[in-house]
Amino acid sequence: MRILVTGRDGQVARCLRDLDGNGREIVCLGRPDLDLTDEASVAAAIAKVEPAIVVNPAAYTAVDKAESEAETAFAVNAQGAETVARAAAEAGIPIVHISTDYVFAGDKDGAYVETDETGPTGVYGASKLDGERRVAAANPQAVILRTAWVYSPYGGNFLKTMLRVGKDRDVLTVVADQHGTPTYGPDIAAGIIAVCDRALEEPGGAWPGIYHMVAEGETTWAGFAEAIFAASKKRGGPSARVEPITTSDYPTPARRPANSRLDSSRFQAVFGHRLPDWQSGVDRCLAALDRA
Ligand SMILES: NC(=O)C1=CN([C@@H]2O[C@H](COP(=O)(O)OP(=O)(O)OC[C@H]3O[C@@H](n4cnc5c(N)ncnc54)[C@H](OP(=O)(O)O)[C@@H]3O)[C@@H](O)[C@H]2O)C=CC1
Ligand SMILES: Cc1cn([C@H]2C[C@H](O)[C@@H](COP(=O)(O)OP(=O)(O)O[C@H]3O[C@@H](C)C(=O)[C@@H](O)[C@H]3O)O2)c(=O)[nH]c1=O
Ligand SMILES: [Mg+2]
Repeated sequence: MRILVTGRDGQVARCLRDLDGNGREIVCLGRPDLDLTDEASVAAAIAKVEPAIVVNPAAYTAVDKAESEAETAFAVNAQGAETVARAAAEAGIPIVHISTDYVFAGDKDGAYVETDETGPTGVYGASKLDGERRVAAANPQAVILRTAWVYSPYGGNFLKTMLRVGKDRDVLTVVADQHGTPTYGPDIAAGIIAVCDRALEEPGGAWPGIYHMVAEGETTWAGFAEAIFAASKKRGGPSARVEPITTSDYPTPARRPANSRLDSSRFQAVFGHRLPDWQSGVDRCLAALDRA
């Protein structure tokens, strides 16, 4: 099974690449070979690689910067995603597209299910929501996986920021009124592969659609930071005390949802796959960083 993955060095792309082998060939292509904003490059990449399925994690992910770069965010996350989905459809192959908890407003009490009303609070979320709609419209064999709070040994993410800042500071202030689920990149990659397997085993099956796919459990950014430092301290790494603050104490250009908890039951039922709990990912990520 050959899988074409968009973006070469994104967190999710790198985690997918780690799963190359065992009858799976994972080809990650990024700019300039595959540019979401260049239709010809996308079509050429699919023609060259001849994949059985395309996975699209490439995206404009700078949440705050997106507020002042809306045009670029939409060009990549909305039009760009549609371009990939359409090129896959023209080749007669499915697409697994990655989306985000930030499509929601965050004012629900419990965890969000797929049928809940969306209502992004910022440009990044709005561009990703537009992308979801365009992908579903362009390719009848599309799976849209909404995940959240991604971290991994690769690229930039909250866990790596905490370790970096924790080196020089005894106390860190972190928002404690935004709720969600940190989800470890390699677990996302494994979930994506479960979807690919199913899509290729059962063409024409009832699997297309939107799914929430996050780790088990929930916390806040402050809770995540505390878990990172507790695990890091045990391994002799950097540690800091976390002082919980409110969102209003930490002004940012983009407003984030107060609640972005996602209910993964539909994903678990349809694909027979469950992601591990979020805390276990923290330990595995620190172990992977120590090995690197
Ligand atoms: N990170 C997170 O916390 C979350 C992410 N998601 C979603 O998951 C997916 C993967 O996220 P993650 O791996 O963290 O993202 P990253 O920011 O780590 O990687 C994004 C990748 O997209 C590439 N890219 C950007 N623009 C283009 C373009 N025009 N053409 C081709 N490639 C492009 C980037 O390339 P370059 O490095 O050259 O810029 C980079 O390799 C995204 O769709 C994101 O919206 C969902 C929930 C949470
Ligand atoms: C670094 C830092 C952040 N924060 C707050 C700001 C923010 O509310 C929250 C998270 O900060 P970040 O900017 O790292 O996270 P952010 O970029 O908002 O992360 C999001 O990225 C996109 C791509 C997604 O799709 C989302 O699922 C989510 O993971 O923590 C603190 O309170 N203290 C700190 O020291
Ligand atoms: Mg950030």
